Amino acid sequence: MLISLEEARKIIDINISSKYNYYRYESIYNSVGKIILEDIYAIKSIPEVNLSAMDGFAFKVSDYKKHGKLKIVGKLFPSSKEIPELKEGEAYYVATGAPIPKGADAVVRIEASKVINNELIVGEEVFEGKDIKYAGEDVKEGELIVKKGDVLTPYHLGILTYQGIRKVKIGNIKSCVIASGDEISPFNDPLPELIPDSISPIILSILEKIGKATYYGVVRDEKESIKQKLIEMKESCDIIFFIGGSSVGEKDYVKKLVAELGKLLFEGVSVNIIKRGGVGLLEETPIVSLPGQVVSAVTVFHEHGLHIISRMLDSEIRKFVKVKLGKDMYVEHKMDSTYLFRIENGEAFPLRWGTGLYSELIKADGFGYLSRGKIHKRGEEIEIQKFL
Ligand SMILES: Nc1nc2c(c(=O)[nH]1)N[C@H]1C(S)=C(S)[C@@H](COP(=O)(O)O)O[C@H]1N2
Repeated sequence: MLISLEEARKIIDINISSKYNYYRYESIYNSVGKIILEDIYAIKSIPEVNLSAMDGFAFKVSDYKKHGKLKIVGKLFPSSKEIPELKEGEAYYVATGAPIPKGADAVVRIEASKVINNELIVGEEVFEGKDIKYAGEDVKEGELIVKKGDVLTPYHLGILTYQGIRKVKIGNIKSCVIASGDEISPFNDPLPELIPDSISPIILSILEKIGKATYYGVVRDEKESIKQKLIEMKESCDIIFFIGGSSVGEKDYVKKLVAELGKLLFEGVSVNIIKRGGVGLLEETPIVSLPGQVVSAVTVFHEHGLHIISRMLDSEIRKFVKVKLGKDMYVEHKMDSTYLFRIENGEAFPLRWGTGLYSELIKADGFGYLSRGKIHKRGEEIEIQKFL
């Protein structure tokens, strides 16, 4: 029996919780590509003090206007620890990245300066603040620099290293992926005899963002073989994604077996495309039945799979955005339906509809649901779950 999406979401909320600590602290240098499970705030400002942006001379503009030339009394480099106080009539040589003397409010570049008898003559219009990088101009102490749920990128490594933050909280879920089908070969088989399993690599690579994902290969559409795999997997996996055999055909065994070996929480929802995605428990291990069609598999994975994972992690890792529909749409199907969307300038444009369109999936930013039998006008606000 298919249930409503709202009911399915409630069932997941009730049955899945963060019983265990599915997280760990890991070096930032091993965490690129992982989802960060904590908000990280700047410990110090960048820059910490006012710095020169150029090789030149630091001085006070009003002072120069008064005297017409300034005495160069010292030199400052990025390694200079002592920050001197600028006195009237004085200027300092400053290298790029050197601290600015207290009281100085501008830097003139070397190529726009003249030095005669150790006195500075400024050869261009200089205003207060010119070529100074002010303390906190880039990052302010206490500012949020990584948001819970963000994926760590190579670019975060710079700011975190600067801050002295070397460990981050990441997911530690052992997830397992298996595909079933008499027509497919494991994707990592170098000489596949059959069609390569093209869905598992997508799911595995998303799951790597929240822990370690293991591929259990392909199992034939035989009840006993699938049963043995499920028994084996529930011992070593925190969550199982079973691809294929989700529908109502003769050889679609997975949900029947979940009901036999554990508890089938729901077999599907009354929304097209994702309707065959089901969820169950094998003892405490959640199992998500993903359809064997790529768009269906990826959308079910995001809808139910990431909902379960967010509950296990006690951190919301799904990304939802509200955007305006980019064109009028009418859902002619018998049930509400899932659409892939491309987001452009804040508007969501539907892509070609279908359960298995690889070419549309690569263009999509995410997916959303539209109600059947209703004209959805351009400009209507819709919620889109973005693909991870
Ligand atoms: N008779 C029937 N066939 C069906 C469906 C259905 O609802 N009824 N669902 C389709 C959908 S939406 C999907 S995604 C695939 C799932 O295929 P699978 O069994 O390989 O997972 O089955 C398709 N075949």
